[in-house]
Amino acid sequence: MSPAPETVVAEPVAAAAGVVDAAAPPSIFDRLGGEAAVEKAVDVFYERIVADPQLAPFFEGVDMRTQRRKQQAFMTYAFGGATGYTGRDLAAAHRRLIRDKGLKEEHFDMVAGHLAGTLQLLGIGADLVDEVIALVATTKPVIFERV
Ligand code: HEM
Repeated sequence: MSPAPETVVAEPVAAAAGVVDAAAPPSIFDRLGGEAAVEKAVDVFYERIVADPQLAPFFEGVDMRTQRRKQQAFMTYAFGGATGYTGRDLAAAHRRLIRDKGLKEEHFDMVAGHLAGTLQLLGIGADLVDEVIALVATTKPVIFERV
């Protein structure tokens, strides 16, 4: 059976219009399910973090609505769903927490664990969860200024 005509036509047309690159593999952002899926993941992720007694103190006094919005913007960018990021750089954003609140690499690992748990809970496959966590791990030396 031949494929549906729109499958044949849509991709090259969109590529020619500069909308998508038909040769580019889908981004992590797309494979997670796009904007709605990332928004849901960020919501569940922070519910878990503020419910964790070892992590909650870092978020005292932080407006979590704003924080969710910033994290969504960052992850959308990091996962290949947007070309730009206008938030604070990650080292600057966490410097005060390291200096005054004792933020350590073990807390980073706990946060990454909550992200993995969140994605599993939302039905993301193990390979994609691993890919996300490997990408997030690249922010660790940036946050702790080991680069
Ligand atoms: C896993 C990697 C992490 C990423 C990708 C990340 C990302 C971000 C982003 C994008 C911001 C907002 C920056 C801005 O203001 O524009 C932020 C702020 C913040 N992060 Fe992280 N973060 C990570 C790890 C952590 C960890 C381990 C903690 C603490 C346990 C933490 C606690 C916070 C807090 C409290 C703020 C708000 C700081 C403030 O408003 O002064 N983050 N983070």
